[in-house]
Order: sequence, then C-alpha cells, then structure tokens
Amino acid sequence: MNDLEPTSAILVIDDEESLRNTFQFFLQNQGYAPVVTAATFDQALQEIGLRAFDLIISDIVLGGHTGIDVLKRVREMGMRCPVVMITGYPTVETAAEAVRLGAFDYIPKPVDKETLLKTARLALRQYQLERGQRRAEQERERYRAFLETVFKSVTDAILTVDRHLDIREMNPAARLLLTELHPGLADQRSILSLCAREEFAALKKELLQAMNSGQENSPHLVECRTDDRRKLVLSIAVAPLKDGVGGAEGAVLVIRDLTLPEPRQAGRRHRFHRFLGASDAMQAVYTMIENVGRVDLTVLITGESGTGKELAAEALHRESHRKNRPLVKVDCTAIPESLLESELFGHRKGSFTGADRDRMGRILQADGGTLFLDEIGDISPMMQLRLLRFLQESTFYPVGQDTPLRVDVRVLAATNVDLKEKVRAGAFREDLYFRLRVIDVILPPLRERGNDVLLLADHFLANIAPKVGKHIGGISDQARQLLLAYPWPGNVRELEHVIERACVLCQGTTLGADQLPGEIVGYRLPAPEVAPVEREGASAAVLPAAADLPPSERILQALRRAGGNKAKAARLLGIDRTTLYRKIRELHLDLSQIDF
Ligand SMILES: Nc1ncnc2c1ncn2[C@@H]1O[C@H](COP(=O)(O)OP(=O)(O)OP(=O)(O)O)[C@@H](O)[C@H]1O
Repeated sequence: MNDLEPTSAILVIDDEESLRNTFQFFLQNQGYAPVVTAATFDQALQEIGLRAFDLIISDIVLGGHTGIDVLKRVREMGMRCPVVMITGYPTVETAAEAVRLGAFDYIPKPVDKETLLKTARLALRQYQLERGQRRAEQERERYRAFLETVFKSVTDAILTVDRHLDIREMNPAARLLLTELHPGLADQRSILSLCAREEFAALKKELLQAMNSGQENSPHLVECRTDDRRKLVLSIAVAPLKDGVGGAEGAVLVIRDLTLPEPRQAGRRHRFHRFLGASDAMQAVYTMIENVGRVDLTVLITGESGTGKELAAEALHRESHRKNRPLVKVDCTAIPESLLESELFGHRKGSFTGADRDRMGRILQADGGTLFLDEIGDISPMMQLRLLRFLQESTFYPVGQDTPLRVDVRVLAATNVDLKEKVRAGAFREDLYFRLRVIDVILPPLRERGNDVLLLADHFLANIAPKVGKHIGGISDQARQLLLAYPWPGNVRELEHVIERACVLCQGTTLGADQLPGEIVGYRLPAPEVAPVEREGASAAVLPAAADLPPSERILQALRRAGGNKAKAARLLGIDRTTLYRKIRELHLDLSQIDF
C-alpha cells in the first residue's frame, strides 16, 4: 500500500457491475477507503452530495450521460478532485477531449490492474500536492490578512517611508492623526510635509539615521496642536525597515497619542445616537462603536434581525471623521441580483439593454463618506468577488467601463446570518469575510438586554399613542411582567410592533395584558398541576405546557376556558385563529360535545 494517501476516498462510476466490483476490489486491496461505487450518473451525484472524494474514476459512457457530464458537474460544484476516465476504443477521442476539459487522465479498456493502480496513485499524489499548495497559500493569505488587520486596527499611527522619504503605507489611525494635525496632510506624497512642522523638525534626521544605522531610535515625546487647536502629546518612535540583505529599504514611524483623554461622560448611558438602552450589553456596544467609529476600518455588524444593525451603522458613521459626508445604504437583498452590480458600481450608457444613460453607482455616491451594505450574507459569488476586489484596491470598474475609478469610502457591512458558518459551507468567500470583519460589532438580542425591554416599551408607547390618537398613561405591571418574560425572536422591531398593536387595541388609559398578542401572553406557562378550573377567571391567559397534555386535550381545555370563543382560545394557546381552525380539523375534534 502507498503510504502517501492511505485513507483516500474514491468513487468508481461504471454501468457494468463486474467492472465496478473489480475496480473496487483492486483499490480496496491497496488500502484505499472508502471505495464507493455508482452505476449511473444520478447515483454518482447522490454519492458526491453525501461525502467528499479524493478521486473519481468514471466510465466515459454512462447511459444517457457521459463521464464528461460527471466532470462538469463536479467542477460546477467547486470540487477539485481528479477525475479519471475509462474509455472503450470508439470513444478514445471523447476521452482525450475530457482531458482537455480538465480530466486527470484516461485509461483505455481493457483496463489492467497495474495501469489502474498506477493512474490512481499518480492522480491522488498530485491532488495531495495541490491541496498542500492551496493550504499553504491560504495560510499565507490568512497571515497577511492577520497582519493587515493588526496594522489597520491598532490605535497607534503607523507609517512606512522609503529611502526617499516618500510615504509607502499608512494605517487608518495615521491617516486620522495627520488629518487632525492638518487637513490634506494625509494625502501628501512625502513625509517631509510633516517634518516641515516645527514640532516634527527632528523627524527627518531620525528617519535617515534609522535607515543608515539600521538601529531603532528610542521613543520621545512631542507636544503639538491639531488644526482645531487641541493640544496633543505624541510619543514618536522610528525603526528601520529591513530589506532582508543587511540594509534598510526605508523606515517605520510609530506615533502613539498619549494625550490625557477628556473626562468621559460619567455613569451609564440610556441613549447613544438613535439607540435606547441602559443594559450592560448595550454599554459595551456604545463603547465599541465609539472606539471603532474613529478609526477608518471596515466593520462587520452582526446581530439577529431587528437588533438595530442599521442604527449601529449610522452611529459608526456619526462617530467618524466622515460624519459630514454621505452615508449611503444599500440593502443587498432588496435589489435583484441582476441589478445589484450596476446599483453598486454604476454603469455606462449602452452597457446592457435598458442602460440608456450613464449611471453613478452607490459606491461613487459614498465617496469621502461611508457605504453601508446591509444583508451582505446573501450576495452571489460573483458579487462577492467584485466586492473583494473593491475592498482590496479601493478602485472599481463601472459596468461597461474599462478604466477604473478610485474612491475613498469606508465600508460597513451587516448581516443576521452566521457568516462564519457560510464560509465553512463554502457559500461565502473566506477572503471577503476576513476583509469585512476587520472589526466586528455584535448587537445582543433584546432578550439579553434585561430591563431595556421596558425602557423601549415606554419609549414606543410615548411615541405611538399620540399618533393613534390615544392618551395612554403607562403599561400595567402584569403586561410588564409578560414583556420581560418573552424571548423576543424579532427583537426591538417586534417590540415596536407589539406596542403599536396594543395602542390600537387599548380602550382605556393603561396598556394591559389583554392587548398583548397570544404568543406573549401564552409564553412561560405555569406549572401543570394548577387545575384549569382553579384558574378560571384569571385575567392573564395561561395554560399548562404542551408537553404535559396531548394536543387535542390542550385545545379543548383552551376552548372551555375561553367559553367557546375561538379567537380567545387561540390567544390562550399562543397560536393564531387560522392555525386553531386547522388543528381542530386535523384532530377531528367534535366541539358540539363540549359543555362550555
Ligand atoms: N436600541 C434601540 N433603541 C431604539 N430603537 C431601536 C433600537 N434597536 C432597534 N431599534 C428600532 O428597531 C427597528 C429595527 O432596527 P434595525 O432596522 O436597525 O434592525 P436590523 O438589525 O438592521 O434588522 P434587520 O436585520 O431585520 O435588517 C428600527 O425601527 C429601529 O429604529
């Protein structure tokens, strides 16, 4: 047995049973496992859907299909494993064609054992090598992305210069600091513009010294003023940028802001931009947004639906130096796939049917500001690739234009799907994921925000009641208890709708449990030993948990409690009326026998 690929999984596809079995026997004898067989194209696809294979050996003629169809499907599914064709004499040409299309090799019939095993060995070895290379490349890309993330996310300003003192790279913190010192300073080609300021007069000498001596300078402190006269204290450190052969190809400048922070607003915040919430979970979100907002990083905002991702994007924009420039929002799922590309990148007149004039895309509209891509998790592989290119290069091509446009845009993206899981499932590019998630802001679900539920409910009540022409003074204790106990799968948006509905239903001056929907009233059911009869007359609708009673009993009990009123019974059960009717039909419940 060959120890290079001991546990390789192989799929043999052939409509001749004897051949399938012989191949399987030969290959298994070599220690390959599992060796799976399929007699038809459809069976083969089924097997491929069930597990990953390291090698596929397929007859070129497969009933209504061919081995080339297998090859094509395998590649369409993104699998890179080698495919070897088995061919009879009249189809040798087709097999050669298959190799041109990417098959690893073909074996003419009659297949002898040695040729089969040798080809399998070679194919598996090459596949293993390719996989190793791919893994190494991914590893390098991951490491590069990691370094870039560090470079971008540290709050120290980092700049690199070449031997001519031209700026090569600067991180977002450096861009921010230079802009604060003087607008436009960050766009200068040479570091000499910074050195021209009196406070930085020694910098040029330090940089040259570091390059010539190959030694780091010890950090020292500089006092200076920003363009708006704020005083800063900066620590400045300079180190050579080694060229790998003993010299320096430039220098690195690291500037740390040691200015004492202005006293922070003391205590807990109840509001932050358009957010409302005083819970610990929200305090952490506010601090994160404040810290991240200032630095020009790509941010991925995650959280369940209705948790306020759009509010987070607005707050991040407002906290940034781009706040006076546009914030452009694009809901990636609201725009049909075919239009999304031109929506984002714009198009030239005549580039496709219906493009009767040039159109400026959303990215260009956001120039100088922020682009917010909502629901990013659902974009197609093609859009993923185009976005990746844009994030990597800050340039893009409008549809139908072959010269690129450069923009200065900060990208914020949001999703309520688990992107990491999508990456694992191969539905989202890992490289794009890393690009987007330089920093993530995670919004907690409402059920983790404690009393914020009541804070928000009161806020929505105060806003909505006057709009529907009601004078409602507050929410009853019972209703508050129910609001607190409910897990809010739709989060703040759901709460807002619930209060809206309750305001419409409310006849008095207090919003009570009766105006809350069944799923909230019926949630967290009390202990089953409380007999329904004992609870009769209780205002809050509550029934024993479903697990303790068969469904038919539970429905009958609810109907009895509701005096035969189906709407009320449905509310007690936490389901809607139509579902209740359906269940009555399905369970063949005879309501005429019930004594209400
Ligand atoms: N903490 C909050 N304070 C006040 N209003 C909030 C808060 N969080 C969310 N909202 C409100 O709830 C609604 C939903 O918020 P938003 O649209 O930002 O959620 P989302 O997470 O983007 O939802 P989706 O993923 O479904 O797009 C909005 O009306 C928003 O104003």
